[in-house]
Amino acid sequence: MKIDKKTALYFGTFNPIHIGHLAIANYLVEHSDLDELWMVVTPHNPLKKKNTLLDDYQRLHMVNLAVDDYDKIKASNIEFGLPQPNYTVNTLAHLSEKYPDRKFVLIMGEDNLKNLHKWKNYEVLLEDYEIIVYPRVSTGEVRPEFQNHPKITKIDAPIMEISSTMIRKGIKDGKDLRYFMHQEVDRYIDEMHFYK
Ligand SMILES: Nc1ncnc2c1ncn2[C@@H]1O[C@H](COP(=O)(O)OP(=O)(O)OP(=O)(O)O)[C@@H](O)[C@H]1O
Ligand SMILES: O=C(O)c1ccc[n+]([C@@H]2O[C@H](COP(=O)([O-])O)[C@@H](O)[C@H]2O)c1
Repeated sequence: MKIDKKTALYFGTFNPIHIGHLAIANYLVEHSDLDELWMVVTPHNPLKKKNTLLDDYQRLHMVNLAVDDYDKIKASNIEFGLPQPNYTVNTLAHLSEKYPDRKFVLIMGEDNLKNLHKWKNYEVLLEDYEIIVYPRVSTGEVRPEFQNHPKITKIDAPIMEISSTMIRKGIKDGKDLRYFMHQEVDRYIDEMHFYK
């Protein structure tokens, strides 16, 4: 079978999705040979506690609101039906089986690359998949084994230091942070009284 659709997977908790995520996704699809980019909403990151998390479907809905009018970027709920916590290596195996006509590549910020040695079967993941890494301000070092790795490509992309944590805290403190999110996402959060 001909594999013709290069599809980047941008995994995240997206609690909520913000313009930092969107700018990276936008930059990548416009500055590479990617056919599509999927924003994969993760129910439960194995390295994070689940207690402060908004419902999976609400996070997915907000990603959908944000990318609705941009053809090349899509929201994915593929991890909703998989065992939790969600190990990326398992999700990738599932996706490759389900979509044999696509070539999947992984996108991650440099902060995640610094922790990649803690991920389940990361060696297997690196054998089978390419990772595109974009710069992010963070503490710690990239391990020597991941520097100049043939499967890891670093790309230049603008750095916007915004986090979902900062948005959740700001909303709780009664701040108006409308320009940090897609307009529809900001409206929905307001309407639903999320993060108050
Ligand atoms: N401002 C940003 N610029 C680029 N990448 C980002 C930005 N914020 C988050 N990311 C990346 O997007 C992916 C999903 O991030 P996540 O949903 O955890 O957002 P977050 O803002 O870091 O959330 P939180 O503050 O709740 O930990 C991760 O790979 C993360 O490194
Ligand atoms: O597979 C793992 O062991 C693993 C360990 C830590 C994080 N991840 C994934 O990395 C993605 C980014 O998570 P987050 O919370 O930073 O948005 C999310 O999909 C997690 O499930 C995956």
